[in-house]
Amino acid sequence: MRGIVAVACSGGRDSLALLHATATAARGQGLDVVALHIHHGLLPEADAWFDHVESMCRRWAAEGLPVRFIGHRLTARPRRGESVEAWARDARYAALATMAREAGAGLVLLGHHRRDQAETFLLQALRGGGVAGLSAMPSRIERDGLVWQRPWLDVPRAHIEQYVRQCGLDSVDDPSNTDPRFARNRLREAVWPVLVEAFPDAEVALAASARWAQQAAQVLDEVAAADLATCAVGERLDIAAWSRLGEARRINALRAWLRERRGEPATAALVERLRTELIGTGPACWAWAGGELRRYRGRLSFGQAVAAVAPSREPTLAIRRAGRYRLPGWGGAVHATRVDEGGVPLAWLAHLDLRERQGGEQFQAGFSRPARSLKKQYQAAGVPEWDRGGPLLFSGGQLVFVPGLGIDARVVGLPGQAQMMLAWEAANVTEG
Ligand SMILES: Nc1ncnc2c1ncn2[C@@H]1O[C@H](COP(=O)(O)OP(=O)(O)OP(=O)(O)O)[C@@H](O)[C@H]1O
Repeated sequence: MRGIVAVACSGGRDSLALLHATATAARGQGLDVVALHIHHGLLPEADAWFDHVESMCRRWAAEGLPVRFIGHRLTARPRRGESVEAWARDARYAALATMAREAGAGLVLLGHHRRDQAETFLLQALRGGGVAGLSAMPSRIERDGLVWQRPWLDVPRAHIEQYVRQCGLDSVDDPSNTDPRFARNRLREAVWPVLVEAFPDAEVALAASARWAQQAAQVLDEVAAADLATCAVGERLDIAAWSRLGEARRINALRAWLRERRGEPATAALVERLRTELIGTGPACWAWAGGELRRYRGRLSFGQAVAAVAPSREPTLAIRRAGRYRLPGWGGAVHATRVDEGGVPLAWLAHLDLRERQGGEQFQAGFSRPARSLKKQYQAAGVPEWDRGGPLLFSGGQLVFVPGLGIDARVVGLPGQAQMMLAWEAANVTEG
């Protein structure tokens, strides 16, 4: 089977040139090229761009180049208040990934060049970006099971213009590329010409700075990984161990820990708040990313906000066999596992009432121990307020199971009886 390379082609000068150059090089190497084009459905010109890229591919294929067109029209729209640019980028990459996979391509090429890289560096600096932002665009990354490459990231824009002229390529012009509402366009139109006049090597120098930043970012990641190996406990952060790091490493490790929790960077404002507030005693909470960061007993964890639990709570549950019983209304699931002892006899589990804590419930933690109020039991077991979510399981009026505490000793089965161990698992809560 022939290898397949995908080129993401907007129809603009750079990506059309890249598509042509890739198809030309592929001819001699027994490779096939697919041109992936996304119609964002945002501008009236988009129909013409779609047709243009398609007809170029058809023409080149007729001339013997191993290229074929795959187009996709986005039907979704950005939400009210959402940045159109950010929405278009995310939707485009998601669609490109699906199209590449369906076409059997493991490699997707993008048409960014050295000036794009220099601009990105400058824009990041003007936003006060950190080392990760100043790294601008990587020349190669692996994501969604694909390799994304920018083969022209070190190529000067002027070389691409020359290639386009030499090959007589006819590209499309996107009018939004000059819209001054976008920072990149203001930089291109108003700043760049003046900048290169005063600093003719600006493109080379800024792209080189981006490369330095990439190396620095990698070192910071490695240092953070080494530091987290000493102060992360499962999904939690040990605050005492963390506080022993020097200040810069502490902030760097915290950023990396937060990024791991959500897969996206935390804001500078949150990092600054935690820097000053995290070291301390007693429970504390910080709202973040639709959830909560919680300090409890010297550890920091991240989980779903208690108030975010859905309101329609399931009133009953029947457990007849081992498995995971989802209770979305309670924001989690009950796990039932077959055990030989220490579990709840099956007879208790066939008709369970699910109730919220009312106050006054008594729980017995062990055979020879007295039943005590849930509040006292929670305190004794060190279960923080936010881990006390989930339903109390009653059977025939008797408390059977309490999330965070376990099975009430009064219902524990005799060895040999058919019985289940129960556990409560809160949705989206990361626990160590
Ligand atoms: N509509 C699209 N369909 C497919 N790929 C796209 C599309 N828009 C952008 N890309 C890919 O992302 C790269 C960068 O996009 P960007 O918007 O910066 O460039 P452009 O203005 O579309 O023009 P050019 O094709 O000249 O790079 C493009 O080179 C191309 O590889």
